Amino acid sequence: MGSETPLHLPIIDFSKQNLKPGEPEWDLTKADVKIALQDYGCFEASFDKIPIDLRKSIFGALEELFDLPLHTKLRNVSKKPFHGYVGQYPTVPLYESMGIDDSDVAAKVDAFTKNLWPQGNKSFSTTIHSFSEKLSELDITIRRMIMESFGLVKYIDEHLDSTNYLLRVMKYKGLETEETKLGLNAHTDKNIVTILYQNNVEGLEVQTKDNNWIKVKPSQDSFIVMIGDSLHALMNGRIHSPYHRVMMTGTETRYSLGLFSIPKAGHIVNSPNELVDEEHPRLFKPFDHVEFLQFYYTEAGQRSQSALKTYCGM
Ligand SMILES: O=C(O)CCC(=O)C(=O)O
Ligand SMILES: [Fe+2]
Repeated sequence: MGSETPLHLPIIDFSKQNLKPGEPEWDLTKADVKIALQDYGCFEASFDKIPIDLRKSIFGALEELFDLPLHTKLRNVSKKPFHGYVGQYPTVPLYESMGIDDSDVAAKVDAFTKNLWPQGNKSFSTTIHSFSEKLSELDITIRRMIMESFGLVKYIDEHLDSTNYLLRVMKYKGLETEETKLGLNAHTDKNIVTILYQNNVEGLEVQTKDNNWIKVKPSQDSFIVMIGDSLHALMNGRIHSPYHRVMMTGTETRYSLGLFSIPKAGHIVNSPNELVDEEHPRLFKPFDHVEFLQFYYTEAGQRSQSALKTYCGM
């Protein structure tokens, strides 16, 4: 007791030169992705395709956004639950977040920006859009690798076309005391893949399958890749979608952002027959992601240990 090495997430390098389908580097990385996602549903990705000045300026953009008056931030509304402004919750008083739908599409980011800064804010929208566009390449690479790993090459284009991106930006206020406080409740993500990036303030924790919490310590050039419930269901349970939470300590403000790939409204998430056999019976009924999300935010959805199983488990 007491001498155990601290738990950490697998680290996978996506900065290699020859990371292209068909190259040996691709297959080696793909094998690591599969193991990490089966075991943890999560890994740390080093990815150098986002220039360092953009990685730095993204936090300036977030600070500027959250410094807007509350009545302005409340203009960030969405028909989809949890896609607009979230904050001022008594259970998570440190947490505030906003959502930018289709953040990889310049016109959509411009419209979001204009809603909050009617006079315009070009540097904000350029930063958010460039960051999202570059990070979406990592999302695509990872999803391609997952589909290939499970023999689903013929579905790759259809799968990639079935999602949109949401960029959620988060602020967690620093503390005035020495305690540790909950920043964000433990949850599983409900989407396909989430890629998180944060400033230098740690706090993210990911739960292992044997119920230990890994304190995530990403570096400036690493991103945390996490599987959501919809991909867990699409892959008939072959990859894990982990519980995670944010625990805050210290006085510094934590800024983070997540690029969420999300099934389009009306798209039915349904595991292909290739993933169903005697050893792997079908686990979930086909479902519409937006309807699942609506269920998740009902009382029954919030009460269930796994909203996914309650909603569409076989
Ligand atoms: O702030 C973070 O690092 C995690 C945020 C998160 O889990 C979420 O938005 O779903
Ligand atoms: Fe999450």
